[in-house]
Amino acid sequence: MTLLELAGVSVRFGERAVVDAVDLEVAEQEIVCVLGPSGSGKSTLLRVVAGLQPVSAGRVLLGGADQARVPVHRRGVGLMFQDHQLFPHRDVGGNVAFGLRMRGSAQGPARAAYASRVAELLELVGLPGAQGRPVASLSGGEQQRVALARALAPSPRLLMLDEPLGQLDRGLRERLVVELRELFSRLGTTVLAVTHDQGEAFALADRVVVMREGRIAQAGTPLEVWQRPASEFVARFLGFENVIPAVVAGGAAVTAWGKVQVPAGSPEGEQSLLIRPAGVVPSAAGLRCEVLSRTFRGTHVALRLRPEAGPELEAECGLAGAPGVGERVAVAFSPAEVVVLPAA
Ligand SMILES: Nc1ncnc2c1ncn2[C@@H]1O[C@H](COP(=O)(O)OP(=O)(O)OP(=O)(O)O)[C@@H](O)[C@H]1O
Repeated sequence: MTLLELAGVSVRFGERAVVDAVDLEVAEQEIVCVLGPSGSGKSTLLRVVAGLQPVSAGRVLLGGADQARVPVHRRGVGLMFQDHQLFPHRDVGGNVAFGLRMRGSAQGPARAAYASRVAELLELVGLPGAQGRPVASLSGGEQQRVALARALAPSPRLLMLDEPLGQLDRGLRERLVVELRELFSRLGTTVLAVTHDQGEAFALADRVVVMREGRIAQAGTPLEVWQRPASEFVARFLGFENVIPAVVAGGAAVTAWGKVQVPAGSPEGEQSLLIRPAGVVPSAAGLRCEVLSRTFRGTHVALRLRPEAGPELEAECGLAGAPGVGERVAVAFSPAEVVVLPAA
């Protein structure tokens, strides 16, 4: 069942369309992460769904109902922003209870019911018993958890996160992302999140949406987008650098790096070619290169190569036996790691 539908949504500031005719559906209990460079319109899209930003064109539907005349507090969406905006003068419990009161019902549950719900929410986000702690005494990760508890408090039908882990250090982010995913799937929460961090998006999402200049450049499961970027833009955004113009015919591409086998069924003619670093493999009879740099990456060694022809190449190899800077190697390309992209 579709929970959220954006149909032809545009937002213009003056002449400029910051969100440009976006169509997007989010199913019940789905986690969708919107990714894209700074200024691509991600936050604006979120603000549109929340009702904080009027649209210039198009419609926003929640549970099938047009939201045009529905104010922010009646949309039933929860919001958690980058700078988690906790109230510094309230304790943890007070911050979470604020989320409950935001539900907007004056005859809401009695204080006792609030207290037990606050306790339950803090338990849920891994801060049991923290009600009385001053906000100022919390670490960044703990503050993030309180902000999450506050956003979850009114049981929103859609939870929206804007750079939810933006300010935390990497180790903590990686841990929290796993916890969040687990929590959302346990609660059955539908999530629309925005991040510029692809690692975070890929770890959290059922589906990622890559934006470019207000439009959707690609939408798909993390695996689909990773394996088959739809364009050079998406490939480069994901951090792939081995992209080169190519002419494809009869199962092979002619490039400045030489002839490269492409996967069966690839489109022919003038295209761009992506070769993932894992597909650049040693081969005595291959393209001769000089090793320009060698970077230890934990699970592998990343190499930067200067080939005898064509632009520099990124390669990956195992920790043992990685060539050193200045050494000469010869490489070939494995077709499984080659993707034919539309010409730039
Ligand atoms: N109220 C506004 N008036 C004019 N321009 C705006 C307004 N709000 C946003 N913009 C512009 O719209 C563009 C998209 O902004 P948005 O915040 O949606 O991008 P983003 O993808 O979330 O970027 P970031 O990752 O940096 O947060 C930016 O160029 C921004 O300057």
